[in-house]
Amino acid sequence: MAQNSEGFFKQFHENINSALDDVTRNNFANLESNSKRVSYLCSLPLIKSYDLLSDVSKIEIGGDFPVKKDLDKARAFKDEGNKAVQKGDWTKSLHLYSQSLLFMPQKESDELSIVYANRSAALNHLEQYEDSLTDIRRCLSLGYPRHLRYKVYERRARCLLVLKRNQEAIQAFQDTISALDEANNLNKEKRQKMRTDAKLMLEVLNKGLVLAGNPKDPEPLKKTPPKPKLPGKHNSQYPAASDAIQIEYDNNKGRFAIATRDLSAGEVLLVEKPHSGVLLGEYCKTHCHNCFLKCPIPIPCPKCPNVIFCSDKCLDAALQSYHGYECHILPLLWKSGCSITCHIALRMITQKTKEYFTKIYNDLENKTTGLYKTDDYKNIYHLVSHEDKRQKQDFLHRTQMTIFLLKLLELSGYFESKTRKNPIDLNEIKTMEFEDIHGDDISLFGSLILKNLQILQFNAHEVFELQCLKPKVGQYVIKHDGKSVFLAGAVFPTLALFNHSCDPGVVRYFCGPYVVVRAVKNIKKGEEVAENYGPIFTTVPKQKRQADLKDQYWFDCTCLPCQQNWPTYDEMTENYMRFKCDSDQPCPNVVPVPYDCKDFMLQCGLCQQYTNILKGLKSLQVDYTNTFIN
Ligand SMILES: C[S@@+](CC[C@H](N)C(=O)[O-])C[C@H]1O[C@@H](n2cnc3c(N)ncnc32)[C@H](O)[C@@H]1O
Repeated sequence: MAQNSEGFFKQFHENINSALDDVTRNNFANLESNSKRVSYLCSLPLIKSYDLLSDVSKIEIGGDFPVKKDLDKARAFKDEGNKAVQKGDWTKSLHLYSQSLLFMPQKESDELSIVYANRSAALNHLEQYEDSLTDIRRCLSLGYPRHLRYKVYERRARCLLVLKRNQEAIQAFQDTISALDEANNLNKEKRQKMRTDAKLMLEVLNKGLVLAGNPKDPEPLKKTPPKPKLPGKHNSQYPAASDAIQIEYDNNKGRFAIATRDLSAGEVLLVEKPHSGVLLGEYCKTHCHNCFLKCPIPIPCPKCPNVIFCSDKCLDAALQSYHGYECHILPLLWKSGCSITCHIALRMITQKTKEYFTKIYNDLENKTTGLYKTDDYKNIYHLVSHEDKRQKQDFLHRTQMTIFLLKLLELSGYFESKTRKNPIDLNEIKTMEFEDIHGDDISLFGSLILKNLQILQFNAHEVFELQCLKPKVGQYVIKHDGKSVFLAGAVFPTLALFNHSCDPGVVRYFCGPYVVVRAVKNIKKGEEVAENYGPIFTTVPKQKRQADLKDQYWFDCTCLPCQQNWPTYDEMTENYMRFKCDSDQPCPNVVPVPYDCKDFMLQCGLCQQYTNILKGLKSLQVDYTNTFIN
């Protein structure tokens, strides 16, 4: 989750680093709390007078990330959409109308309503009736012109007919007939014909006659996966996890998960929503900003032209929390080149109010003893941050990031608890100095952001989308082609309690924003349930795994493959088989057995107990009765 070297944050960082003298560095190194680190750096004249504007001005704000809505662009997309309609290309028109909606200023409600109406027609032709109805509802709520309303009422009626919602269709045909009275753009004959058609439909519907044809069942454009469910009982303290999991603590390894009963491969062990999650900038025009699902029928943010949502529910959730503040600072944040981790550190703040943090701040050091809830910031605050092991240079770098994020927070209106109405004017940026009235906020929110940055280093997960092309049928083979695409970064508070193993017991995947964790092998009661932080023993040699884990997560891995130096797939010879030692006392050994071995009871070289290899061989035998699938 690296920082982008092209942004202006790098310049800020380099300039400050080269200007700091040894005395200031030493003073900084002696500071013992996050709030003191932030306050000290902010108080330096060097920071206060830092010419941020000149760094920002070097970067073209706009381009991929424009700062405001653009009526000309919106109209151009709408016109292109209309041309696509004339050519009968409804898929293209859907896309172009969606682009038009993204750029259309909210105050142009008439034009906005017309584009929604046009998109509802495209959706109707593409047999997306529910979505067409939703766009009709939006266009009417925006004040679609009265003389045109007969069109959308009639479209609504037809959609409802296909969906077999006849009572609602009756109402919609009645509305069509009333609206035709105001359709002064239609000539008399056309108006009369539409009225007659609608009346005919009403007669049929009132007689309760079933219209020919079945409800259509087209391929939906919007594929919303069902919310994943955790089967069985939930853990009474960690409700995102199954009761088959318990969290233990050890001085060397910190907290980690164990099995409270024998687990079978495939069992779902955890389903969790992120405490905070952030979509990468490059997916903000194709995926929902709130739940990360792909959006073929997007709902744009009413204020900025940069983000879209899959539903009103996601739009409202985002606007009522983080996006209200982030909306106008996003172009600056993206262009700064900050990593996704910086954005999550900021999101952890913007998603809750200033009052929330002010209230809980003094109690943060006390751990929550009750239910471990995903949305409780206190649980995040107590995740591993290895503050005691950090070098002063590390603190210095992260404190500089913090100051930049604080500046964004100030610009967003967060400290006044007021979301800003307008895009940021470059002249507002000036220097890194904060307004006097924000003095207390700087130390409080600065310490939280600095803490968040440290926590995220060890606890954030990448969120992937599995992109699968349709399977291809070849000669006697069905070829599946898929790839995982890195879409977002997120922190899952319960998953973050699982330690690493190079031979993990679980695998994780994502359904929208939810992470799902499943066992990938049978795990005995009392054994650790470990996940994997990246390097797996089958492909990465021990030395590299150990070095990477030490470098990134600051621990020495002592998992079995590391202890016993298990071979990677490439290093495995084909001269002997391997059997897990079957001793009564748990033994970590893997017994090597040559293929031509005639014995079936073999003595383990580690615990000296005997293992019956016939059991293992039997479980590998193929049962040919099940080979043929109907
Ligand atoms: C995501 S946290 C895991 C939960 C953590 N143990 C806790 O107490 O909250 C990652 C940190 O856990 C520790 N850790 C993870 N796997 C480990 C392992 N196999 N052995 C020792 N420490 C481990 C390291 O300190 C690492 O930075």
